[in-house]
Amino acid sequence: MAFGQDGDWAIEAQGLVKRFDGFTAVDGVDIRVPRGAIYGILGPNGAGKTTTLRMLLGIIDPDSGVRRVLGHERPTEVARRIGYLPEERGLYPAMKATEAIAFLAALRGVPLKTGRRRARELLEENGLSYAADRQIRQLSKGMAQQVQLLGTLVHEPELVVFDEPFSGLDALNQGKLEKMIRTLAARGTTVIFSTHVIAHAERLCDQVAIIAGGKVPFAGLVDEARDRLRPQVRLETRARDGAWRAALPPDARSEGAFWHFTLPESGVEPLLRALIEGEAGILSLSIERPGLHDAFVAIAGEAAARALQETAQEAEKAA
Ligand SMILES: Nc1ncnc2c1ncn2[C@@H]1O[C@H](COP(=O)(O)OP(=O)(O)OP(=O)(O)O)[C@@H](O)[C@H]1O
Repeated sequence: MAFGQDGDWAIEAQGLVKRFDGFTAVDGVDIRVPRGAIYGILGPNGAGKTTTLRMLLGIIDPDSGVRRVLGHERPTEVARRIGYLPEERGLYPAMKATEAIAFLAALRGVPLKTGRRRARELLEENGLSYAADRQIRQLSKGMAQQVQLLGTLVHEPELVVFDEPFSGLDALNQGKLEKMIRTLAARGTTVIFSTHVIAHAERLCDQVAIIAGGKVPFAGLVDEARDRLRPQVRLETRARDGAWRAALPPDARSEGAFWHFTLPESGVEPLLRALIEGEAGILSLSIERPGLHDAFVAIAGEAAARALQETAQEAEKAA
């Protein structure tokens, strides 16, 4: 399909490149985000996530490539229909939470009175009423971040862009945010967020773009990424040896009474038949579909997977 020919994309980007002083931070990124989807940009520190999001929002322009956001080639024209949580958090410390949200609404064209009313509603809906009249400086970091997050939703945007929304939140509030993202998508809002945590992308996203070193080696359905790897079999047998051993593929490795191997292309039924007929004495057998982590390793490589893990460890230490 040619660029810009389908109206059903909230975001379409092709060949985005961004260089800083000769260093290529984003190196030809293609992304298509369907309307109403939850879309994750998954990659380690320095992979190019923030730079990509900033280009999509029109905060910076790409050196080359094109993007179309909510049908517009100049994303700033549709800024009022977009909510954005930047990586750098921050609200005016002296402002009360309600005012801070109403202020963000005003920046998106919502009258202050309406913004204040919506701010109170949002705070109440999210169990934060008690923060309404407190100054931002009186709130914890995590709480202030939640207030800022509500500020990105107050003008009821069609598209929300969250840069690392989970970092800085404790487990409880991460869970609340996951729920909020699902609710937004269920109402038809498109959500795109960056993360270095595979579990968040795996649990939440319909589609992901895997990004490493400024390139996107995979963009598409989470299931499609996982289906790139074959299921793994874990087999426990009573018999130590016998005719059944011929049913195991060459990559099978043993560990005590267990065998681990990749499910052969022919599928599970011929395998089971051969094991039974060959008198393996099956004690247990499980077939596991690879997760997004294994898919990430296969797609982006061991080095990128290690970088992702290091990013997560650094973030944990900083929290
Ligand atoms: N304004 C800038 N000037 C120079 N280099 C930049 C600038 N912005 C980003 N970079 C560099 O581009 C690369 C990609 O950065 P980017 O912030 O997009 O990565 P990221 O995946 O969002 O990671 P992080 O979570 O660390 O921000 C990094 O090497 C970064 O140092």
